[in-house]
Amino acid sequence: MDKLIIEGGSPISGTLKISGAKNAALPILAAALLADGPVHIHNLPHLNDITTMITLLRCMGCDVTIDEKLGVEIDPRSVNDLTAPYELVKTMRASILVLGPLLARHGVANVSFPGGCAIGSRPVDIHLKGLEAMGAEITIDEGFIRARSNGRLKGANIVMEKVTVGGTENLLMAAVLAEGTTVLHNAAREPEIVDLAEFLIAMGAQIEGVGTDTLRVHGVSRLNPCTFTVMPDRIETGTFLAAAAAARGKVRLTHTRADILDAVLVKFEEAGAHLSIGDDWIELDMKGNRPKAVSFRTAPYPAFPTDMQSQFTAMNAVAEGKGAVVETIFENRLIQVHELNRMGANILLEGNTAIVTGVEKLKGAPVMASDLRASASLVIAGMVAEGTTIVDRIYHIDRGYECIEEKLQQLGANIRRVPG
Ligand SMILES: CC(=O)N[C@H]1[C@@H](OP(=O)(O)OP(=O)(O)OC[C@H]2O[C@@H](n3ccc(=O)[nH]c3=O)[C@H](O)[C@@H]2O)O[C@H](CO)[C@@H](O)[C@@H]1O
Ligand SMILES: C=C(OP(=O)(O)O)C(=O)O
Repeated sequence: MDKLIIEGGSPISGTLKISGAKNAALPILAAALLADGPVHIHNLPHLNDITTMITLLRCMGCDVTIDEKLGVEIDPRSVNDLTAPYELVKTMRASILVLGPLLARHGVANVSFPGGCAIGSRPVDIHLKGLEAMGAEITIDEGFIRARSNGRLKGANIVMEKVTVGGTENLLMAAVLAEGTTVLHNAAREPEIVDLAEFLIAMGAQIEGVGTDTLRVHGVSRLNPCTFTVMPDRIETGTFLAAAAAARGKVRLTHTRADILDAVLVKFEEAGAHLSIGDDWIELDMKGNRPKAVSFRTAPYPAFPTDMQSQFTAMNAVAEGKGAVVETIFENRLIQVHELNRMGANILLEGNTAIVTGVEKLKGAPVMASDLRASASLVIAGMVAEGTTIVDRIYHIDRGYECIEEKLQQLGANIRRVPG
């Protein structure tokens, strides 16, 4: 297993290009299953999760061609196996996103039941209830979700009892080919859902209320080929901003957007960062100052994203003062706190709250990555710690960050990957 070795304390400054968003690209790849011909998708990030989704589409029979710039052409007309096997679903929970498209387009889907993972139990009951409301018959058998529809799915009025990103995406993808109108109430409003909706609309879907918590979908009988460019990754953007803030450095991120990071940028300003913003770039400058600890609570968009919680917890660990971090989305997502404390952080865990009292210096240590964003927080901690940090199990980080060590080297970090 590869490891990352980080010598802390290097000054951080420079410019980086942000990649396409993993969490937009994954549902968009799944939605390609709905088309009646080849779709072209650009700006895919070079990530293990994207490779897994493409493998899954190929296993089902899609004809997939990848060009060297990571544009992809997917022709779903040759799909002949309506199954998402355990071997792929266990490495990437987003595989559940093929359920809605397969059912809507082929009337059948067999998707391995995604288990819990390090960040929490992550049930899919809301996805299944919504599909049942649209007329699907669903059974759980030998670890598989087996879904069938007698003819086209039927439009329905669906109230999702919790705000769920994946649930909203699955039901939206099912609704676009259903007969009649579907209304999704209490829908998630994450920018990645807007990107998915825009992709579906580019294929001919009829969706009203995009970007709001009520999506009204008028089903159509077929969706056309199209070309689409995936939005920039707001979480990768936030992660590099957090790394620069923790390191008292300066960074300019290009090919990104500030308008989808409002709640996060407000917290950087509260931490003492000087921000400059352009059409497709963000610059953060700490002017050499130590960040101030910030308090926040994770919640669905447009509030502070759970996917940025770990990175801010790492920044708080070396900040001036005390910050309270409340994680409301996933029950185990403060798991990295124990590893940060092993590096000399002063973080007290009380249920879903971490009380972080900033320390002047962390100390390098061997640490274990437990999930994607937790890994990013350990890398940030390693960059500002005294001495050497070795981050193990970095396959988690490769799920969601494109060449993270190369990008951080560009900013001056002393970080390298060693094969395990
Ligand atoms: C690939 C992708 O886009 N992943 C993102 C997506 O995950 P994902 O779509 O899995 O997360 P959800 O928004 O569905 O989960 C939100 C909450 O709802 C609960 N829930 C969800 C579905 C369900 O049927 N029943 C239920 O109880 C979950 O346990 C969790 O507590 O949104 C999360 C919340 O912003 C992000 O952290 C993930 O990065
Ligand atoms: C939790 C994440 O991803 P996933 O839902 O794919 O596990 C994430 O992107 O932070």
